[in-house]
Amino acid sequence: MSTEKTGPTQPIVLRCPDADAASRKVADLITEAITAKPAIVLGLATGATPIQTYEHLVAGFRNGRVDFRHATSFNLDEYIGLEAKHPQSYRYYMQQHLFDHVNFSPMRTYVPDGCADDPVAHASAYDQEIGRVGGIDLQLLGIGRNGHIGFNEPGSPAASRTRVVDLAEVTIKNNARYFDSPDQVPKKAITMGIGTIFEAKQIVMLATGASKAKVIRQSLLDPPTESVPASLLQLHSSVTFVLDEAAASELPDEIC
Ligand SMILES: O=P(O)(O)OC[C@H]1O[C@](O)(CO)[C@@H](O)[C@@H]1O
Repeated sequence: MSTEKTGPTQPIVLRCPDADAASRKVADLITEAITAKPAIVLGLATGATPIQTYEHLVAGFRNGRVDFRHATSFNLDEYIGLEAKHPQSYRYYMQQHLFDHVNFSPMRTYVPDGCADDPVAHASAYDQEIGRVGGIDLQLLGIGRNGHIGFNEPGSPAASRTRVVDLAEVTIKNNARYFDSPDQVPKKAITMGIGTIFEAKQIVMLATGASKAKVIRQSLLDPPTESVPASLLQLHSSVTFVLDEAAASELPDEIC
């Protein structure tokens, strides 16, 4: 794996041989951050991409390398209308892939409540809760094929806060694979805003697979634009892109 700083862009790019190596690298970065600050505040992501990272973190917990006892976590997003026990809710995903297997205090794992009576008020309270604990130390991100981060779809304002959003057609179509039929995919979600994400002290973007190559190139090489939300990450002072070969395949060699 090469670990050089990029040329024209601010983010550090780590290019790993395959998805497992990239996932392991991200788990190592998270483990190092928790070791340095046991009462860390983590921002966590869902989707297919981080599953292996969570597997490595669970393995690290089991062999005593990482301890979540004092940590707090805030997830990026949740579908509106899905209860915590719905198998496609992001709360369910987090319990299944991480929380049920490690020693986070259940009181300190925050995921937006997709069934809140007043989702607008809930979103704003979520943002305030992040502030109350001192902000996110390390935010893990995945990326949508259209460049979304969290559920901040193209066109989301750079200063946006945690809020209720409409999902893009392409996101609904893409996520339909997890539901019995496309019409079961919720059309709305609560997501941390881009401004909320930007307040994290450190951001780690994990992207794997050839389907992410184009948007990774746009995010790192094109001028930052709200049309490709992940490209705005160029403007953050501490971002690391951890990529496998396939996701990095449209980047010039000098970048990684
Ligand atoms: O890792 P995947 O499944 O490609 O998803 C990428 C992004 O899409 C989402 O799953 C939302 O559609 C995000 O949570 C994630 O960052």
